[in-house]
Amino acid sequence: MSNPYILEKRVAIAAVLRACSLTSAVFNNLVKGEKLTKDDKSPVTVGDFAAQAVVNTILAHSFPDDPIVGEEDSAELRGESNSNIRDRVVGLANDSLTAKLIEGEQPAWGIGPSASHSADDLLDAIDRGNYGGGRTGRMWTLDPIDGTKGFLRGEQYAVCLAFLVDSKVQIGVMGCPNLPIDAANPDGRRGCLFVAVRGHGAEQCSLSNLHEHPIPLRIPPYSPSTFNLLESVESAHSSHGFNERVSTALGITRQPTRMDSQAKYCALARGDGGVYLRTPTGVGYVEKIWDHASGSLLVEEAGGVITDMRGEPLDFGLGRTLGENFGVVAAGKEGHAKVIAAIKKVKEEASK
Ligand SMILES: Nc1ncnc2c1ncn2[C@@H]1O[C@H](COP(=O)(O)OS(=O)(=O)O)[C@@H](OP(=O)(O)O)[C@H]1O
Ligand SMILES: [Mg+2]
Ligand SMILES: [Mg+2]
Ligand SMILES: [Mg+2]
Repeated sequence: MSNPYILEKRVAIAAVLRACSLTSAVFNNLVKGEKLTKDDKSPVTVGDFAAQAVVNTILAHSFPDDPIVGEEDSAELRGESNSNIRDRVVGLANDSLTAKLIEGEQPAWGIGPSASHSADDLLDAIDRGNYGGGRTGRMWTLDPIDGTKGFLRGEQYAVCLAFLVDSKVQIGVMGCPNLPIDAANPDGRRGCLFVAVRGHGAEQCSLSNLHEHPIPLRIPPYSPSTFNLLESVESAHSSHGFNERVSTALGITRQPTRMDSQAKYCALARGDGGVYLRTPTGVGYVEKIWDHASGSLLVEEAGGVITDMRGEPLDFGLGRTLGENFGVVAAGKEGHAKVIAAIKKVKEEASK
C-alpha cells in the first residue's frame, strides 16, 4: 500500500530541515543570556523557542486544523523582562522561515523570502503546541531541541517531529546536526536526517543533501560480542546504576554509549549500539510523548521492538505524557526479549 501521508512527510521534512539550520546557527552564535531555566530547573534556549515557532508555523500553513503537542510555550517570552530574548527568537524564526526555497519546498508551506511574521504571530505559533494530546484523531508532537543540555555542550541533540493518527505514530522525522553520518568514522562529516513512515521503513540521509547516501535502516541480528547499552548522558534522566546491573546480568562486556537525546534511537536503528535503556531514577518523573514518539517509529520500522520496562507498549494516547509507562526499552527483537528478562531478574534480586 502506498503511503497515505505523502504531504505530511514532505512538510515534516521541510520543517525539521529548517529548524536544524536554525539550531546550528544558534549554537555557533549563542551568547550569554540566551538561555532561561524552566520551573523544572531544565534549560531552554532561544534555539528551542525559535525552532518550535518555525515548525509550528509551517505545520499551521499546511494543516491548520491539526493540533500539536510541543514541549515549549511562550509565557516566559511575553514578559518585558525577557524582551531581548523574545526579539532574538523572532529574528531567528524569521531568518529561518524566509530563507530561500530548496528543491521540493513550496511557498504555500509558509516559507520563502516573503514569509516574514510578526512577533505576535510567532509567539502564537509557539503556543499552538499547547494541545493536551489524546486518544483519537490527527495530531503532531514536537521536541524542537531534544537534549538541550547536549546542545549546550556542543554534543548530541535532535529536532524531533512525529505525526500521529489515533495515537499511533505514522511518521517520525528527526534531524541530528551533530551526529556523524558514518558511525564508523566519528570524526567525519556530521548532520543526519532520519525518516520513518509506518509500514514503509526507515532511512537515514545527509542533512545537507537529502539525495546523498540514503541508507535504509535495519537493526542487525543480536550478537553478544557487539551488544551494548545506549543511555542518557544525564544520570538524572536514566538510572546508570540500574542500567549497569542489567548490563552485568546480560553478560555485556562493552561499555555503555552515553549520548544525549533521541539520537540514541537513531544510533540503535542503524546498528550502532544494542539497546536503548531508560530506567526511572525514582523521582516520580513521567516521560513526555515528544521525547519518544519519532524515535519509537524509527526503531519499529528498522525491525526493532519498543516497550516500557515491563514489556508494555508505549501509549501515546494518554495526553502529553506516557502516563502509564515505566521506563523505555528499545532493541532488535531478540535483544529486546533478553533485556526484558534481565530487568526482571535484577528487580527480583533487588527485592530479596
Ligand atoms: N528526571 C528526568 N527523567 C527522565 N527524563 C527527563 C528528566 N528530566 C528531563 N528529562 C527529559 O530528558 C530529555 C533528554 O533526553 P535524554 O535523557 O535521552 O538525553 S540526556 O543524555 O539526558 O541529555 C529532556 O528533553 P529536552 O528537555 O528536550 O532536552 C527531558 O524531556
Ligand atoms: Mg526532549
Ligand atoms: Mg526539548
Ligand atoms: Mg527541555
